[in-house]
Amino acid sequence: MTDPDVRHVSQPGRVLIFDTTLRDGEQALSRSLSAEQKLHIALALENLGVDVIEAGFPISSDGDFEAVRMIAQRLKTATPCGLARAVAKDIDACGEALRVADHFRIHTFIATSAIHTKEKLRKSYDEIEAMAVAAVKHARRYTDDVEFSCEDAGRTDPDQLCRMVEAAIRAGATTVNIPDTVGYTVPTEFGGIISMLMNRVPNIDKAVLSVHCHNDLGMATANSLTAVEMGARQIECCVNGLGERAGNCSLEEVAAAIHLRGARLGDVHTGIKLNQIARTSALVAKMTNEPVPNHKAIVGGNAFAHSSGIHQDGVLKNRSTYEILTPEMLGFDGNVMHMTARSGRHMVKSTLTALGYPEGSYNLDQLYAKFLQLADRKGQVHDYDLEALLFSMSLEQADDAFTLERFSVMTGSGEVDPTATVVVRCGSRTRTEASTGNGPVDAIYNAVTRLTNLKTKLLTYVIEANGEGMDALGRVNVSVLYDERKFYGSAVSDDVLEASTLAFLNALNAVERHRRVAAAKAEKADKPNDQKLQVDTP
Ligand SMILES: CC(=O)SCCNC(=O)CCNC(=O)[C@H](O)C(C)(C)COP(=O)(O)OP(=O)(O)OC[C@H]1O[C@@H](n2cnc3c(N)ncnc32)[C@H](O)[C@@H]1OP(=O)(O)O
Ligand SMILES: CC(C)C(=O)C(=O)O
Repeated sequence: MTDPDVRHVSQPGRVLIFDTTLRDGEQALSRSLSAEQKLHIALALENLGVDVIEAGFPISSDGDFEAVRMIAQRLKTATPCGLARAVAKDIDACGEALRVADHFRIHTFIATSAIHTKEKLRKSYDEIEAMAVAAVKHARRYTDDVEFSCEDAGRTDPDQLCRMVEAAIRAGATTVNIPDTVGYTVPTEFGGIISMLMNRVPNIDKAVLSVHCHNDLGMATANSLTAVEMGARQIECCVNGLGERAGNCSLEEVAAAIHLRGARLGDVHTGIKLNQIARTSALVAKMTNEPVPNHKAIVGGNAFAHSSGIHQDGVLKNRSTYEILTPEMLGFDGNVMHMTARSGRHMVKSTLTALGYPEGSYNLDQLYAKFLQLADRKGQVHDYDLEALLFSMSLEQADDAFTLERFSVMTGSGEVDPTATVVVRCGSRTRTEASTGNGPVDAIYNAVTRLTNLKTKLLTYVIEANGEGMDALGRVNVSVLYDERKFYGSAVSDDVLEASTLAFLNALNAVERHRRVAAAKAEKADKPNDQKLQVDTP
């Protein structure tokens, strides 16, 4: 094992990433993870380049003990770690679970703030200090890699904090962690605590100084980075910012910030492989059943999306105008451009160029006027909608290709095969089809596919509640693949099966419009003398 003195001194710019998704992140979930799920995530974290993986709290249950043991057994490059109160039996459980690894860390902690010591632990400060020292010494019997945390350090009296940190290091702690447990501090204040410890604790050079910030005031990342500027060399964080209450400092945010602004933060770097961030974030979101908020920095669906005309124009001319990092660097496919009524001519023109319609082959001003009308009506315009406009199509007409008249579904548990009957108006005719499926939605979609005769591949089906309780509306968004292109549909209804049917029909109407455009295109190819594509004048 690397001597902590050497680790601290010989790599002054290296910030260790201590991931606590499986401990602090997991303890905040509404349902805990299985040992297998934890192992899956731990292996992804190791692949991401995390230095220390806090795998769980072994004393808390047999299941968590087993999860920590399994993870300790499988990790090769990352250091496995377990959490323990400053109590011998917790530390013994940690040692027992982790001893299968060649090298492991025991993380023990006790609260040091007045509110926690008096009201929660109900002990004097001297008693707390004695427990901390005993715990660190006990943990050192199992491993020479011991971390000690002063819980609620952010609200701890500075003199007492210095005293505790000095005592823990003297007792053998090789990492001392300063948590802002309730996300109370602001960056200058938290940075001040770190610089005070660096200046006042005489043996501080014998340990790695770590931080663990919560996001109650939305400052976890800012506080952690300020701490690094002041000399902290380990950040504790969680993927997607999971963690108690408003979460912990988010791993992807600090990793990206240090990658981009490491020079500004004191020439620092981490060992995180940035291009693994997208897949790790998606895996954690799936396993924890905690979807990533759309506007979440770095990994949110909108983090690399541009919707307004001025931004889109800038990005089309040079991405760096509005992108400080590229989504590709983080392992995402690329940026996203949403076409809305806030988009401008440059966006419309560029979409058409990508679709194979060179500038000059259509009247941009006329098309743009039509585009705005459509965008005001629909909210979002897709590339296939734009193509339909170009071919002078009336979108109302195209939207009406298939209209739901009614449907019924028979479903149940056990031997019952879900069966749906769907009636759809197609122009002047009404068609009826029945089909079975793996579930009621599958049965409906099979029937709809038969009666529209459009064979698509369902790519995504997302259902969510709009509102609360029994009055909630079901919103369904689907995307389908047809002719190697993606088409989108969405619908809202107080009946989730109706919303599902309408969303699918909405996507199929877009497919049908695309088919008509393709036919118009073919006709156009037969008449090469027509130079410009016509757009209906408004
Ligand atoms: C800031 C953080 O995130 S800390 C980590 C929080 N994570 C968790 O709590 C998840 C795992 N926890 C558990 O499984 C359980 O709470 C256990 C096994 C640790 C303890 O369970 P129980 O013995 O039933 O106690 P319970 O959780 O109700 O109360 C906590 C006890 O630990 C004491 N305690 C809390 N922190 C510490 C500490 N760092 N060192 C020593 N004792 C502590 C409390 O004062 C309380 O003691 P008391 O029973 O004498 O009043
Ligand atoms: C145990 C410590 C590090 C903790 O989770 C906190 O203080 O938030």
